[in-house]
Amino acid sequence: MSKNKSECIQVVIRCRPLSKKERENGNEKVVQMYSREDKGEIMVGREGDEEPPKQFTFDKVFDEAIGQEQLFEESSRAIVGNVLEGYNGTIFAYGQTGTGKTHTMEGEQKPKEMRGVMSRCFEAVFNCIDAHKDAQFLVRASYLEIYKENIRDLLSPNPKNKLIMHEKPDSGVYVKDLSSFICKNYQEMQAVQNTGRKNKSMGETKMNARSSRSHSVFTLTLECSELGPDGKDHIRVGKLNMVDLAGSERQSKTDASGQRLEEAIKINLSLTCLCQVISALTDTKSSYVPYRDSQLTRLLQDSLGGNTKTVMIANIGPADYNTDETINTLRWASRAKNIKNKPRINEDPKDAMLREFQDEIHKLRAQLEMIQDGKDPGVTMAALGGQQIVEKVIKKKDEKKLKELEEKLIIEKEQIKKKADEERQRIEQEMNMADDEKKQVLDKLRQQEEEKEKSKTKQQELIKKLKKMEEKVLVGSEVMKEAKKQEKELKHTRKILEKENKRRERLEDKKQMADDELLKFNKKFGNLQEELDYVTGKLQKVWQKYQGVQNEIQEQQEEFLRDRQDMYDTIFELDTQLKLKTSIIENFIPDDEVKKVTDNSKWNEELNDWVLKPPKRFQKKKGGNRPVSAVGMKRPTSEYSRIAKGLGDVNPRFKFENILDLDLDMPERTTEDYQGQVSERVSTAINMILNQNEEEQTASVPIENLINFSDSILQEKPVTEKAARPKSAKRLKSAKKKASTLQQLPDDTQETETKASHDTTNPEDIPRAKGLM
Ligand SMILES: Nc1ncnc2c1ncn2[C@@H]1O[C@H](COP(=O)(O)OP(=O)(O)OP(=O)(O)O)[C@@H](O)[C@H]1O
Repeated sequence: MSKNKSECIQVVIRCRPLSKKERENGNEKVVQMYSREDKGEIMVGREGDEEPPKQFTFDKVFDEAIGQEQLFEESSRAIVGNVLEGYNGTIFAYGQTGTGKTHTMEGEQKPKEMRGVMSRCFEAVFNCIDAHKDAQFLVRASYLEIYKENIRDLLSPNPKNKLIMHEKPDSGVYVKDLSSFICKNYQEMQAVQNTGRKNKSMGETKMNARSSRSHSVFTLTLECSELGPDGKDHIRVGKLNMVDLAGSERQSKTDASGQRLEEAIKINLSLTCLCQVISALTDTKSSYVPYRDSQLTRLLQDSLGGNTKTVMIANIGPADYNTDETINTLRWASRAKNIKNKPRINEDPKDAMLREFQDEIHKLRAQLEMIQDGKDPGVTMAALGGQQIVEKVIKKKDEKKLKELEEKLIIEKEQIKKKADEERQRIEQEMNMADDEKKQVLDKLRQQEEEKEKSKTKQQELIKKLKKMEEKVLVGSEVMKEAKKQEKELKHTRKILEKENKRRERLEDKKQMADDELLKFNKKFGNLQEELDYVTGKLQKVWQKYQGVQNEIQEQQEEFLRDRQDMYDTIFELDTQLKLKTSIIENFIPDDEVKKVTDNSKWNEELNDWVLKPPKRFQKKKGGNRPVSAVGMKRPTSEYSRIAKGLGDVNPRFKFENILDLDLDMPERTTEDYQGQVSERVSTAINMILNQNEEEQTASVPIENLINFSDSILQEKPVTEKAARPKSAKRLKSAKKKASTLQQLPDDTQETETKASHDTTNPEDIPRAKGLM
């Protein structure tokens, strides 16, 4: 296959069974699936309905009967092989909330049959590694989530910290400081996934008791080093992204509020961006793809229209009350089928970690050999030019040899100790030696013994390090290779057999149909009238099809209107929040402070947020003038001590003192007490906010209550504060007066009054409520 041939992303559909709740509610199934030859068809709609059912065709469709294993085999197994070849691969689950995305991607650990795509990919990767005898592998794992447009590291001790996405021209998008763990086997990788899963943002909604509130991405990086036809080692790096997207949800169905609503807004916005990217990629007229509009699309940039082999698993529910959402998911999935990627093998990348590991292992082996030969590894390595000596030593992992070496070292260490003990005993028993001489000889002996032991310990440490590094680099075994080969052949034969059976069944069906048709034909065309009926019937069918298409167009328009309404709701929600914040800023934060913050703020693309420019460093205030000494004095001294000394007082406290005049670094004041009249606008804003709060608890509260409420707040303040702010009583009086005036006005006049005060455009007319709060 050509390396850069473009190919469409593969789209498969999975429909879950009716849930217990749906069955209890009496919901009906509206989804039918048919697998035909190499395609799968889906019909959505009920038989008795006026409108004909909607029909879609995909690469593969799976109904509720499909198990986790078969789904993996038929949708994702192939991509593991591709990743091993050095391609990047992405498997992502997309669909409405509660349709089984997490069930598909993660599943359950027990029983084994319930394991999801992710665990099965891990298993497949390590099995493939086992079957590759002549290659070396390094496997790493990382796990992140995008929660409310913030990237979080699910494997970090602080998973709530925000991470930043960057882009490199050669390797594309990457997340800075994302942790990654080297895994030696399936169990280790599964443990990494379990750790991340515990940190994922989950929550209960009306549609799903354990709903993912974030998009999560598990990345498995597989580096493989193999001897190429040129006789040199080549490294391939494949990355497999396993993505569990958060589900789209309609506010009207989930009844979400507060935190859940905020999450839902962000989820829907990022999924809308995903749909826009799909739209742009499949629209031949579109020249711009809005990847940068959301963190999700930025992260999936390579998987959608990039250099990755991608599988999209679209999850749907079968119940009638979700028909609109099901059709919507199928429409986007159907469009995604036309996205073209150009997968390519990542060969010999500069930043391959496996290369670093191999070099380090070679160096350690060389050092070990040199120590054994009695050479100083540092000197010899440098003299021979490092890498050259590394190339000379055994390249292959040889566990047996290392074990022998370890055992030999233990014995040698014991021998050194034994020999030294014997020698020590001999010297101590020596009669012809003076005590001092004995001591000297014993010290020398101890020194020699320590040096020898040190050298052996160093070798032991080297072996330990070497073993640790070699353990991380994986190599397959011959036995496994054979077993895998046989298993593969068996599977292949089974598949061919199944295909043959299916083909035979299809041929028999076709023959039966042709016979039936012939019979019908002979019957129908008995006379001309029957022929006319036949043609009319055909015409009616065409007419029905035409009407079906018309209905489809109408429904698409309705869907579009619904989506638009949803967007309006979202905009309204955001607008309301913005108005509240603007009102708070306008009424309670001084103009110059707002200006200062505005002037110093700038939009940070990486953080997707506003950040303040770093403040200019305060000019260090110069210290006060250094006090000078009086004429004839060595140092500055106080008047009193001068007189005391003059009178002959020898008290040490009248010695010269170190007097320094240091100004205290007092904080600058940024607030001021409000001196003027309270404006209508301020009192109206207070009343409005208090009114809003009260309205949430009771239907309506008389304005006197609000005034009493504000009275009580003021009375609760400490006396000292009251004394410091004599104007507050006056302000309150004015607010009371305003409120009572408003109360006397009819309802619509009040509204106009409030609006008028809001519409005031002359800033001079709006005294700020500085120091009010
Ligand atoms: N194919 C299936 N067979 C049996 N049960 C399923 C299947 N798919 C989903 N379920 C069940 O449906 C429920 C919702 O599934 P899941 O949490 O995976 O949905 P989701 O699409 O990830 O939802 P969200 O987007 O809210 O995270 C779970 O209880 C799950 O066990």
